[in-house]
Amino acid sequence: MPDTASAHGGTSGGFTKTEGWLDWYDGPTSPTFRLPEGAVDAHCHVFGPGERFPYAPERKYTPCDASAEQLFALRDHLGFTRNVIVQATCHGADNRALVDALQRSEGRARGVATVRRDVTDHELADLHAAGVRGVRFNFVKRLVDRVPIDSLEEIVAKIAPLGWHVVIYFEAADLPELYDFFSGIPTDIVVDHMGRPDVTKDPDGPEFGLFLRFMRENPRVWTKVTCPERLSVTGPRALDGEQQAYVDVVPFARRVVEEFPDRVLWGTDWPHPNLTDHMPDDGLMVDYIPRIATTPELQRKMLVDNPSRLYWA
Ligand SMILES: O=C(O)c1cc(C(=O)O)oc(=O)c1
Repeated sequence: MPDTASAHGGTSGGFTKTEGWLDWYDGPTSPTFRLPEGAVDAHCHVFGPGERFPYAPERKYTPCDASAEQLFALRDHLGFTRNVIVQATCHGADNRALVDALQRSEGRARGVATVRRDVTDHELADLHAAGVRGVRFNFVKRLVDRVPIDSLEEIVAKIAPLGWHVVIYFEAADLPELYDFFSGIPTDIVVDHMGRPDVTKDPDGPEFGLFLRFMRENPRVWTKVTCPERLSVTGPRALDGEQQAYVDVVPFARRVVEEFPDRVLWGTDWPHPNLTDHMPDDGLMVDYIPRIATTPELQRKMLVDNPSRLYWA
């Protein structure tokens, strides 16, 4: 177990958690759903610990520490074999915590980094050696200041020769404005959390329809069917043994899994940054999987084959 400075709930290194911060769920249940052999948690993060890996000055929130050891303990408890660790915005473009986690994983984790336009080929080569296979572009206004498109294009030109992909995080309402830029990216693209649909709207309506069209028109676009705990309005929450959690998100995710079975990924989103109303039991999050990927074949593609192709090929 980690030392006390980085134990659950604390923020070490002299940092103070954002007011109202919810810590990740301690002692998750064992999932009822048995993950297939080789399953990948393809969206999760590490935070700090702040005393070793200080949070970035430009961050919009200060989380509780969530170390690599704690992530790997969760991986083993839930029955995953591997992780894809995504650089969280609280670390800005300082990828040291991510790289440290990748190096401790013994080849069982890959990473998605954040880089700036002035990143050098040498730095990119080091990140690649550590296990990074993509960069993340974030368009969610509460998380980052907007980076100009020409900077992002410069970054794409630098990472494309490495065979990396671009992870994009945006809100559904912003897709019309970003559609052409995204469609012009020449690498694979992975969309976080299905482009954050407003799940009070109709999954057959124009807003989600635009996202589905984006995937249909761009065969190199993949998506994570993740974060029902963020998208859900009605719940019920993945707590207290609830096996029917987040019913309002299920039709959206199922739709995507069934139309694009070879381009979907799933992850826990541990340690669930910025949730304000509840913190889910990660064991019950795993029990959500068979409700959106309803056959063993769909489950194997989403959890094993697809992430293996994108991150371990
Ligand atoms: O990098 C992050 O800070 C971050 C935040 C959120 C969110 O607050 O929605 O979600 C993520 O997947 C990652």
